[in-house]
Amino acid sequence: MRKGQEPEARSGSGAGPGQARERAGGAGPGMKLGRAALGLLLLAPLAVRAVEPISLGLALAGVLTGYIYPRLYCLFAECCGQKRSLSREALQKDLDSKLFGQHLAKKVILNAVSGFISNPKPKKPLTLSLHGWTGTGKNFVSKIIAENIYEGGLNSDYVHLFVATLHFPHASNITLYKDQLQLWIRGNVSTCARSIFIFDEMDKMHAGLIDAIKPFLDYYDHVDGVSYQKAIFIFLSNAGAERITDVALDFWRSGKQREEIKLKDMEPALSVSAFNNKNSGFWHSSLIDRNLIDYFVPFLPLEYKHLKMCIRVEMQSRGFEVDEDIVTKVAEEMTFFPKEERVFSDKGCKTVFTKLDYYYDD
Ligand SMILES: Nc1ncnc2c1ncn2[C@@H]1O[C@H](COP(=O)(O)OP(=O)(O)OP(=O)(O)O)[C@@H](O)[C@H]1O
Repeated sequence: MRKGQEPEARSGSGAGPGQARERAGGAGPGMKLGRAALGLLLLAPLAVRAVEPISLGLALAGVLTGYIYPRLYCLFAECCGQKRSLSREALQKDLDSKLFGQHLAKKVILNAVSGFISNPKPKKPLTLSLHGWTGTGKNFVSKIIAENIYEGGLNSDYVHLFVATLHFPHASNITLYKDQLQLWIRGNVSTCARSIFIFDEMDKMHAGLIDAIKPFLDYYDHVDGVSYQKAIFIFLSNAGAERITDVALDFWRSGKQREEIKLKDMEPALSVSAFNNKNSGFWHSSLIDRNLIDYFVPFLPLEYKHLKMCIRVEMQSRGFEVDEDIVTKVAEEMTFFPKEERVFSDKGCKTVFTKLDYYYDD
């Protein structure tokens, strides 16, 4: 779903249960070489004398369109689950070169996504819950994941982004949103089993809406004839950010490297009790109680040196030489916390780009 669009089932994608089972997991019409067609192909040389040339030509043309055309088509256009370069190495390379200061997130995401994609028969859809301070890379990493699975990334027809405050703004419309969201997910997974759904601002999402997607995340082979086991659900939120920051700050204060922080150090920050407050959309949801989230991924608050890295990348992407004077000036304009120690950027890398505009406005 594109921003600004209310959730509604895309026409043609809301297949009925019977159709849906047939379509889920298929890469598009005509992708499988039917037995009859295969037989025709093998028998064609023998039959050449018996069958008149026009019929033989038509039969061969049928085989070509049913088998070769879809494959050729997917070489040039995007198909469900068909990116050519999908690999653990490519994902690792992207994460290493683009995502700064997030050693924990990198590791979990790399293992979770590449393991899931290479599993031909997952028992449930992959569910990732990304937590952390604003501007630390949660949306950015979702984009990297999407791009590694689909050529079109976030613009792919198989990747759907929902922003709680944008798409589900009115609490009074929850029943309607619920129906639309379920229809949307069902319709899209029917069309492409390897669909990706990203829910931003999960902590602002109405509890009823979170519960509406629950059946799709569970260990069911089929729900009303549709299998959701190859889909990917990514939830983004700021829930737990304070606790994650406290852990990072403790490490900093005791003079340890941030890379020494282990996942187990973050466990208390990402526990059920951490989300069990009224500021978090998860607190009344049974997603956690029912163990439907596979990975809780912590995003650490970013430091001054990470901001500089973000600024350099932005300069290069705008086609400028990196000017270290400007990099320092922009980084120093940002605000940091805690007040006395000024360790972490309070907006992460989020606003560095607009600050850069000031230096390149002509
Ligand atoms: N860790 C990072 N490494 C590299 N670039 C980053 C990182 N974090 C943020 N950025 C840059 O800042 C931009 C904004 O970050 P992003 O939207 O991913 O933040 P977020 O964590 O999703 O924030 P919010 O919680 O406010 O939604 C990204 O598009 C990216 O360019």
